[in-house]
Amino acid sequence: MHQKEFRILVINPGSTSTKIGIFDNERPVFEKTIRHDTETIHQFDSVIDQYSFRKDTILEALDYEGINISKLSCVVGRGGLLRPIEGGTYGVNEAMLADLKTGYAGEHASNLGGILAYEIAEGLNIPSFIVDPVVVDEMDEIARISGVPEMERKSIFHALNQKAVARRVSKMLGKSYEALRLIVVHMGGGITVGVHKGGRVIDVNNGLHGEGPFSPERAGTVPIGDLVSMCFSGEYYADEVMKKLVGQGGLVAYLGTNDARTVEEMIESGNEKAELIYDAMAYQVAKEIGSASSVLYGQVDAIILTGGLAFGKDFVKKITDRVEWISDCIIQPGENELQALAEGGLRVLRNEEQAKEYPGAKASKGLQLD
Ligand SMILES: Nc1ncnc2c1ncn2[C@@H]1O[C@H](COP(=O)(O)OP(=O)(O)O)[C@@H](O)[C@H]1O
Ligand SMILES: CCCC(=O)OP(=O)(O)O
Repeated sequence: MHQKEFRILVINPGSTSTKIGIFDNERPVFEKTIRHDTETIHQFDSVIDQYSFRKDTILEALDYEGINISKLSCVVGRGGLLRPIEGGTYGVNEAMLADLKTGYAGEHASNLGGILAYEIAEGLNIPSFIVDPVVVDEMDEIARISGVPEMERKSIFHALNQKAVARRVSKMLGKSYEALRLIVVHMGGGITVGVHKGGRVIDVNNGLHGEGPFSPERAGTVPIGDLVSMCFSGEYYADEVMKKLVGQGGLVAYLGTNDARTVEEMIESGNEKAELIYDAMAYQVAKEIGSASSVLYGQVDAIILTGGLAFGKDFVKKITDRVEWISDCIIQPGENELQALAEGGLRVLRNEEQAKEYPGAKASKGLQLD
């Protein structure tokens, strides 16, 4: 029997880019990555302030391609900093919109994914969904202990791509995802190193709020005593310190750019500081992988490097030279997020799966965004 054709718009707002795609069932018919440089992002005080800019960017890109959005079956966005939930496809509801808008667990570009999906879909009277948001939480109890009872370690990471790439590599290796012990390293605007065992991500650095390697725009783990002193120095407001950690940390702080290709050009032209900082980022990624390998008692089937930075051959080599004694390194540059979002929406449209309901507190109707 001929399968019904669904047309899906997928929206993936990242910290350094907005990625969009149109899929006819599983088949991509249009994909575009719109990069946002440091100056563009920094003109906005908060992520939610970027809403109109990102929406216009998306609609202009679709218009330019001559894509008529009135033919869409649903819109799927990358999910943001919600309450901790299990993986899957969720319908965007009022409670979710309220948590995304206020940034229930903090600020990240992916908060805009569900909001943009909802706003575009609502005008067309079609459903909107998010899939595997950054708060997917499968961590072991032992991994939640931080050392300060009032502070629990949290699972905030590139869940969508880590899971999708782990499944793809498992297939390549001829094994089920559940049977493998993998370390998946997503290197984008943020960097997260996930320990995958038995089909669950049992430990991962909180890629947003000061854990793990520094990244193109984040500080990662910093000397904690110095951070406390900075907070109480009287020189900074809380939001200024937070920006030093997220948005204006890492490569942005040291070299003034979130673009690794610009850093590579700086190194080419003999900039020694750029070389040291780029080396240090690779060094910190390798250290985090070493730490993750101890969670698996050293029994690691593969280390997978993915995300935009995995396109950088020299950067990847700096990491693999330090970690290939642990296990084979498999390089999967870029991400599979658009495809994973489309497939998540499709499973619901085809009634293969029921959309899960987001459990947050109910909010009042009507979000004023435009
Ligand atoms: N070909 C490439 N070589 C080196 N770095 C790259 C390449 N393509 C993208 N990057 C870098 O990857 C990072 C962005 O990764 P990406 O996964 O797209 O992030 P996000 O989704 O967080 O916006 C940027 O620092 C970008 O410069
Ligand atoms: C919040 C974790 C996910 C993340 O860092 O995404 P980007 O790299 O797209 O900013």
